Amino acid sequence: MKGPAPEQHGTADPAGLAIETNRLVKRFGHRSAVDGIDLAVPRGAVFGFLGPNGSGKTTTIRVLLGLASATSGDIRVLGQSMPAALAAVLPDVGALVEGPGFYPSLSGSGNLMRLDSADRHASSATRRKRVADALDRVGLSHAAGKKVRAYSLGMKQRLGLANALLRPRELLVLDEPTNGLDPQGTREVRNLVRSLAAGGTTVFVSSHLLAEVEQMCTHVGVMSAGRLVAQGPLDELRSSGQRQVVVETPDAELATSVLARLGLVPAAIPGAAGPREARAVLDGGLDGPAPEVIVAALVADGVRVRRFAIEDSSLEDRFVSLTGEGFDVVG
Ligand SMILES: Nc1ncnc2c1ncn2[C@@H]1O[C@H](COP(=O)(O)OP(=O)(O)OP(=O)(O)O)[C@@H](O)[C@H]1O
Repeated sequence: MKGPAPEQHGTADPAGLAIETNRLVKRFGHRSAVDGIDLAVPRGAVFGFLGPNGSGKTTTIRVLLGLASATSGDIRVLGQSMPAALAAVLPDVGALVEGPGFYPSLSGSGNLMRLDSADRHASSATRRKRVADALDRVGLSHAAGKKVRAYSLGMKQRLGLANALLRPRELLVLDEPTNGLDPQGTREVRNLVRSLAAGGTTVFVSSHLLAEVEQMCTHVGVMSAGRLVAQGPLDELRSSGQRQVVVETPDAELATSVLARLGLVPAAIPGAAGPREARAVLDGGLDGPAPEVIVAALVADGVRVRRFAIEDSSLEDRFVSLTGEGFDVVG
């Protein structure tokens, strides 16, 4: 059975898409890990692929990169049909997925030299410089000669990023790149993503952290149980939420019934309403009753109003309503 169509924000120009899927499905046995998704990632975007653990992000990424085959559906990466054009497209795509297999007994630099030499498009004359530059970009120059065995998880994650950056790329695909990083490392990855995007690289980055996506991305796609439930520019998703009437009062129950009489639906947003707060959704914003009408009705019925506000629902509220799940807001 098909679910409701995902919310689509903004207009997508197929010619300007770095990644495009059409009804992409990946099944494991009878279970659909990816259930008919239509991704549209504009060129030049930093696209946050957001969803709770197990929602199908890694599986989608593996299929996009040809690491797993799709059950059905079409994929285009950098304008070319996949997996048919895999060999032509992959040199332009840098990827960080479940860390490449590093040799623990080789240094960070030694590992990158080895990985670079496996790339037949990479000139050996400039290899040493390429490796040094990539290590520098991820802040690992100081540990270039250290054996990977002695690297922390965060350092290995950065080495994976350095590997993705060995060549200039049109598209970077990063699966949870800040996993295992401390706050400083997380900030560095964020800055790196921003600087790569400023240089014209499209970045497709998965995360289960809403705050991370908010800080680093221009666009977002929200996964929930294998479905893409919303996608578009972050700003548009942010402004598409409903507005809410917030009344702080010792008479919350009475206030709620007055609001309901005015046609405002009591908001059931987890954790949002305290015992002294009545919240109701002001659907559509402009079509609802005017604020002065609401306040007058509350006061006329004897509600002691201590604070009255009309607030935009937060992006977090928005995602909770889309996925039915909470998100980790911080790491
Ligand atoms: N090789 C596999 N065989 C069977 N089921 C799988 C396989 N890989 C993934 N799945 C299942 O597919 C679903 C989606 O998993 P996936 O790893 O893509 O989610 P995710 O959003 O990336 O979550 P996480 O951040 O935890 O990796 C999960 O239920 C998972 O158990």
